[in-house]
Amino acid sequence: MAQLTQVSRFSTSAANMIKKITVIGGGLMGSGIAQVAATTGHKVTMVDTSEDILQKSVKSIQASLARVGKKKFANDEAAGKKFLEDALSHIKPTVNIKEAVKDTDLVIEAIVENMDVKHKLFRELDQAAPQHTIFASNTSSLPIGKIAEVTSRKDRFGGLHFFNPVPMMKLLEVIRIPETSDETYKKLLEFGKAMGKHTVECKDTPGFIVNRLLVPYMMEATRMLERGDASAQDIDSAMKLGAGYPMGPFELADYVGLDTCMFIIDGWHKDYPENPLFKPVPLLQKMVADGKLGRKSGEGFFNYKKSSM
Ligand SMILES: CC(=O)CC(=O)SCCNC(=O)CCNC(=O)[C@H](O)C(C)(C)COP(=O)(O)OP(=O)(O)OC[C@H]1O[C@@H](n2cnc3c(N)ncnc32)[C@H](O)[C@@H]1OP(=O)(O)O
Ligand SMILES: NC(=O)C1=CN([C@@H]2O[C@H](COP(=O)(O)OP(=O)(O)OC[C@H]3O[C@@H](n4cnc5c(N)ncnc54)[C@H](O)[C@@H]3O)[C@@H](O)[C@H]2O)C=CC1
Repeated sequence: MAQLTQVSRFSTSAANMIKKITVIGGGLMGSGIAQVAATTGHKVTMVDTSEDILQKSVKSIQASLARVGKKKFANDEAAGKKFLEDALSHIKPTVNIKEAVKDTDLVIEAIVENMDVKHKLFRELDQAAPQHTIFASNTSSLPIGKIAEVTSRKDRFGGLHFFNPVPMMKLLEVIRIPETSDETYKKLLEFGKAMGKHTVECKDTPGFIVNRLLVPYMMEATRMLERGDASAQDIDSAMKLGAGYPMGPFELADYVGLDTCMFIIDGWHKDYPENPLFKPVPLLQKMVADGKLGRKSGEGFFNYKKSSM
């Protein structure tokens, strides 16, 4: 609270605001972040490891923009088309990281939830990006302070944790580490507001606010299924109709990605082996080993393959 009050006394001039951003990772989250940044007046470069993946990212952004545009311009097809084309024209997909960050104000990392892979990327980014560039991670569960360790700009480092699907979910958790400067933190908060998000502040603790509550809940549901207490369909119906959740725990886990859920819980268990809430879940591990990753692979707790829909 005291930190926020102090930060709000600084003002960021228009010239100093974040305008050019680079999103690393064009998957579920990176493509959503790139999309929303583009529709809120930012110039976006989106980086992934291959042209094929980038093509898929752009396709998913197009589909999502079409849904948003249809709603926003319900009675004006031409305006909806212009909205889509304008947004896409603000997103430059590339596989060239060095080129992507050469004059960027902010890098948002949204690659796989693995510390070694994130460290390798941030070492490279630290060499390639200009001095003024702020770095942020969209990690679901890893300590921001630990990710920042490999860079020489901890004062220009923070966490920006978005929620899936990014165009629909209003929340943004903004995390600072002890070294994050007031100026950086202020810019991150202002960027979140410019993206149209409701920002909340949280310490750099496992899962921040939402995932610290949500992930143990999804894991407990999986343990319930493992014990055979109820079916996945009935557990989902119960939580939707009995607790008012928009999705049940299994529909949600499939939506997030079962690999991501497993990386989160297994990682926390490694760091906090005594905490019973973080115990690994064998059923989840088996499903991931079998390639059942949820919606993105066509099958998870439920089946999303076209023939079965
Ligand atoms: C793991 C982490 O680190 C953190 C996380 O992200 S945890 C996950 C957090 N996310 C959640 O909890 C999501 C919970 N689910 C929901 O809120 C809702 O089910 C949902 C918004 C995703 C979809 O809503 P729904 O009513 O179930 O489905 P649906 O009717 O298809 O969509 C509702 C609206 O959202 C829009 N929408 C849904 N997904 C969209 C997308 N990706 N892009 C654009 N629009 C989208 C639809 O077009 C639809 O618009 P209309 O109301 O105008 O028709
Ligand atoms: N899935 C979810 O609901 C949420 C995930 N997150 C976090 O966001 C991050 C990304 O998650 P998702 O988008 O779900 O994963 P994803 O698997 O859909 O996408 C990751 C993308 O990163 C790319 N990638 C991997 N290494 C790369 C590198 N070195 N350079 C460039 N691109 C690289 C991959 O090719 C892939 O396209 C993770 O840290 C995750 O924990 C945060 C909020 C919600």
